[in-house]
Amino acid sequence: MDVDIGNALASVASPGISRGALERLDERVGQAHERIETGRANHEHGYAALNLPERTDPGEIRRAVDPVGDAEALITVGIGGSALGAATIVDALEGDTEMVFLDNVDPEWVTSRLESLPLAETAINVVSKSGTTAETLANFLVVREAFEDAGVDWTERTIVTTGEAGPLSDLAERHNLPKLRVPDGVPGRFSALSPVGMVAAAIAGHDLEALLEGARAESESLSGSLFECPAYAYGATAYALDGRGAGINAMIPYAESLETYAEWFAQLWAESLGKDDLGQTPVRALGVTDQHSQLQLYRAGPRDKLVTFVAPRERADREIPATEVEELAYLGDSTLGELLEAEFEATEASLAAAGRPNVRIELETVDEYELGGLLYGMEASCVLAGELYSVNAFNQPAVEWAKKATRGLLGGGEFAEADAVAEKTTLRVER
Ligand SMILES: O=P(O)(O)OC[C@H]1O[C@](O)(CO)[C@@H](O)[C@@H]1O
Repeated sequence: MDVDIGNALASVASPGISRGALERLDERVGQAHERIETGRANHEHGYAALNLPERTDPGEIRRAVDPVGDAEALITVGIGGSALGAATIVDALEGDTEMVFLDNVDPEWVTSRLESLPLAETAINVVSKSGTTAETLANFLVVREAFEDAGVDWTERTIVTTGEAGPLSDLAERHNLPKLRVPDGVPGRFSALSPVGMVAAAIAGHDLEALLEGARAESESLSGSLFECPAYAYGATAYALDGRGAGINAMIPYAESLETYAEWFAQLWAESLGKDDLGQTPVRALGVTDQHSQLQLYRAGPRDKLVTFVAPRERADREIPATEVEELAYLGDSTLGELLEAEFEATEASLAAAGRPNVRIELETVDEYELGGLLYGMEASCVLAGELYSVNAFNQPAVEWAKKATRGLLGGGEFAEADAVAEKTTLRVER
């Protein structure tokens, strides 16, 4: 990926960062890079994620999915990083396998998705690093029952991706299911380039080697200076803009195929950096669509946002037919791609003209190689930002309170958190 931070400079935007401040920050980037490289060399928790291009074995993944390689559809049962990486990859790339991601426990939605599938031709990929995530286990039990009710042997169509031990690992052992490991030291939101994110891609027939090659190329660009490393340029700029008031980061890919990527980025950025009252709030958006829903706020609202554009330089295109409508005649001589590109550049310039900071991330196109580089590059950006914030980017302790409360509410044990739910302060306003 290439990064252009010009529109985040103080000469363009407020908040913005001066070239001098960037150069001073670059010293900290160099120190952070050394810490990151040490963590990678020692396969330390979290930093190990940046070694996935070398650790992930595409052959192992293809062997595991071989029994269901002809599936017409795949249900991935997982949540958070155990679903979003895989969803990002398969949504970004053209494939003819119907993909369903059960990453919520909305009963009507789960039922409608299951009823829409030919279960006898459907594979199941149940993914959980811990193996104990309530939503994933609940949905798996529902999916298994649906297969049994349909007379389909779920054990012949299920792949398990989980940590070394736990209920899912036991299930795989008990039923002799293909089992892939969530690599040690890799938090879920950093696991897209591991079996966690690549089983669905394998079943869809995508080029796993190209994904990893693109990630590898990005890893080779990691250096001790933000001026030589696109990933660090992005992570350092986002961090610096947050420190100057841009506490919100709107991620706006100008490609429908990257809409899920923005959702993946939101978890990566929020769950990694949202600690100790710090962190930049990610907003998921989509270009051109959200020019007609959010741009007003980004251009004329509070000066508390960085806008991040992601744009491929090349894309398939389609002519716009000529029209007899005079005021629209100019459209008839162009293509949808030219319209999209013009709108992207116009929106980018519109924000700059209003002094609103924005950064452009460019891909050559949206294919496996470029996608692997984008995923890896944003992970490396996030690791660097975590070093600059001086937070632990690799844990998520704040999510445990609600998990305990939920378990208590469902009779899964005695938890003070569940008691606190009952003590909610209320001021109801009713019709
Ligand atoms: O893969 P697991 O262990 O099911 O966790 C799923 C998701 O839940 C979290 O642990 C947060 O609750 C995320 O960090 C993770 O991606």
